[in-house]
Amino acid sequence: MNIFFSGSIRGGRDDRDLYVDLIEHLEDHGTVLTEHVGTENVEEMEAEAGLTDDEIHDQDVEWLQQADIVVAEVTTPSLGVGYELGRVVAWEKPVLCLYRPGAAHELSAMIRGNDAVEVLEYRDLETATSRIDTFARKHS
Ligand SMILES: O=c1[nH]c(=O)n([C@H]2C[C@H](O)[C@@H](COP(=O)(O)O)O2)cc1CO
Repeated sequence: MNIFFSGSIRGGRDDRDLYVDLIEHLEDHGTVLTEHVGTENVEEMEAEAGLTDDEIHDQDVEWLQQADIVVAEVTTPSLGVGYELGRVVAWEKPVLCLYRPGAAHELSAMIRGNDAVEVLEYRDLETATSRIDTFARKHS
């Protein structure tokens, strides 16, 4: 199963360590196409590889098209994550969004109010990984 993990990059990297834990867990269920979302200095690495914003966008959309499921950590708001979610919802792919209540930003109504998106509000990693297991099994 191909899994697209979505998390903030230019929106802010405060949750990067958590992304690493979630990606590691998702790897038990299939191939994570976007491991780089957890990589420290991801933007420097992309720049060193000579990737332009156009190439980053096109590669990302290609991975989204290949994905069987999408899991997004949405606590740190990100334009890119919102864009990715809008596109996959239009393609009717299964989407799980993970949000930690009490964060600096309230979750957008465009996510919480979207019937095509499963939203888990969670406080600890165990709760998130357990829901990922249920979600991945349901769509495998
Ligand atoms: O360098 C990048 N590489 C990349 O893969 N992305 C994708 C993956 C993430 O799920 C999402 C993050 O968007 P943003 O950078 O607007 O926070 O966009 C985004 C960027 C930078 O915008």
